[in-house]
Amino acid sequence: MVLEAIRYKPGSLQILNQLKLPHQEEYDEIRSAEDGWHAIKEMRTRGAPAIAIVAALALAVELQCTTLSDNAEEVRAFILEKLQYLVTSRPTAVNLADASRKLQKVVSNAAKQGGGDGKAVVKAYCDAAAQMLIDDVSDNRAIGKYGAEWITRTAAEGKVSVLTHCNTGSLATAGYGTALGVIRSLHGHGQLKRAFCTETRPYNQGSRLTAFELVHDKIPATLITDSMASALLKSQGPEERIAAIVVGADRVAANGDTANKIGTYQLAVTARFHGVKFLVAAPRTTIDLQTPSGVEIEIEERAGKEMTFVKGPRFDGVDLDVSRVETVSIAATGIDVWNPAFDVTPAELIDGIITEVGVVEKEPDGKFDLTFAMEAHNEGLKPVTIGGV
Ligand SMILES: CSC[C@H]1O[C@H](OP(=O)(O)O)[C@H](O)[C@@H]1O
Repeated sequence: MVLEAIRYKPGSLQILNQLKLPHQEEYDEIRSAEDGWHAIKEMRTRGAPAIAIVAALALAVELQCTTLSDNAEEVRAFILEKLQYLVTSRPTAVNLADASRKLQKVVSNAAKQGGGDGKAVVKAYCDAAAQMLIDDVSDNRAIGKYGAEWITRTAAEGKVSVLTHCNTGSLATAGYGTALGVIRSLHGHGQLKRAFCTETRPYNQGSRLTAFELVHDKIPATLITDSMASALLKSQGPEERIAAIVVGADRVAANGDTANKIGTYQLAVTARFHGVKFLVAAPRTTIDLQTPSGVEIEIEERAGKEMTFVKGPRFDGVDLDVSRVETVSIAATGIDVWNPAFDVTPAELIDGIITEVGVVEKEPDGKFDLTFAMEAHNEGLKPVTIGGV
């Protein structure tokens, strides 16, 4: 059974409530942009591509289930207002803002060309939002292909082991995943020895979500705490060396600096120290040429209680009782907390950016040039291969 974070059909949107995973698989109904905003804010749904898709589809189901004006301009204004509201749910991942910009263009064109018919504007919006589900999965499969080819070509011969951080799989996208898509591709081609995933405190996307996906897909995998990563790289003998650390992204700035889940930066530092390749896997909807560098990326800070409390089913020493979910404190009451959801890895520590058109490597001047990849995407040119393969 394929893991589905998002279930959509015209008039109906359901999201897998990721706060209940891995022990309870419950879907929440999303009936409006407001429902979508809260689901994203509360991280019942998360992952840079997934939050863009859920936001777009939340508005689609609202439009499909609401009696709207027949006037195209009034419908366009309504959609624009809702998109601007949805973008406020989480600031760091650019995918949401990117989707909003693209959907606004679709709606404006439909309003101009649709002869003033409001229904034509709604149809154009909903068709474009639904297309995001399809495009994301095909992008992820291409990312998986290019990433796996790059790693096996640059690693020593034989099967490779890979370390990943946070969750970038089917639970963070429309399916297959980005960095986890690279792991799926390696595994599917018999090229993966073992996947290592970090716990990814404090939300535990690794222990709760990535481990869930790896077990579900029967991929050989080992969970480590975030603090074990350097010791793991140091402990690896040549025969079981980790060939690469592959992570996702929430925003790749024009110079290649990358915002991703907190803990990514220190993985890049230890990878460089231990001579392990460090790769970012992201669709081009995550690349933001309007943000010059990582300095300009807004980093979301989340509530301290998300670090000082943990939630889970009661364990009696033998079985889990998933009907009795408890929240327990794991920190001294009164302690101050710093809880940034992301950090920024400088481009100099990144060996390649895996996109759906190929792996972007650094130019001879040691810098990334992401414009070519984006131009291919924006001009609808035949997918090109950059660097890498
Ligand atoms: C393909 S998911 C990309 C990215 O999004 C995640 O953030 P969050 O779980 O807070 O939504 C994480 O940083 C992933 O690497």
